[in-house]
Amino acid sequence: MDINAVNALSYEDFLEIFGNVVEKCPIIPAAVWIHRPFTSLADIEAHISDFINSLPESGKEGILRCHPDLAGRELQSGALTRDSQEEQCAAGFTDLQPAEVSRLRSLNTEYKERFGFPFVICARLNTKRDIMRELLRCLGNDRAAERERAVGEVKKICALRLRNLVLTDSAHKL
Ligand SMILES: NC(=O)N[C@H]1NC(=O)NC1=O
Repeated sequence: MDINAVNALSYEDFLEIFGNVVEKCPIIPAAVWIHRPFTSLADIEAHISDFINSLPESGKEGILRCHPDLAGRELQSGALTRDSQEEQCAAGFTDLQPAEVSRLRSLNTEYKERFGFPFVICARLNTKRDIMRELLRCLGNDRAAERERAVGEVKKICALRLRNLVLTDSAHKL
């Protein structure tokens, strides 16, 4: 799909295709629709980033809360979105030892109790070992720093999902 094909999509098709570029937040692609015609993939990313930046802290934290836990119960029960399932699989979370699952779950719980939102990191850009290390390090952050770090990760996840949707059929498009 090239940028002209993206711009030619109906609103409904655009939302159907791009609705989960930010996990379970279709309001975000719905909001950036107004900025068509997009000039490039980077242009779509920039509009999404601007929209997220314009939200109050409660909105940013709301986006974080839409993300499933890494190695959480939804992974075990097969209830993740397809994007999330593939990302968690790529980071090695479908292959954990029982002791690793319980360690990660207890750290996730501690993190959520401390910050009020789940730990979010771009799983495709990290190994499970990196993620465990980062989770431990982030537990020492304050809430504002953590919110900003995690929002940065949401944008990385979004950029990779967009690329995956738009560039899959040709490395030369866009
Ligand atoms: N909690 C969390 O980071 N979840 C995610 N990260 C990612 O790359 N995909 C997710 O679902």
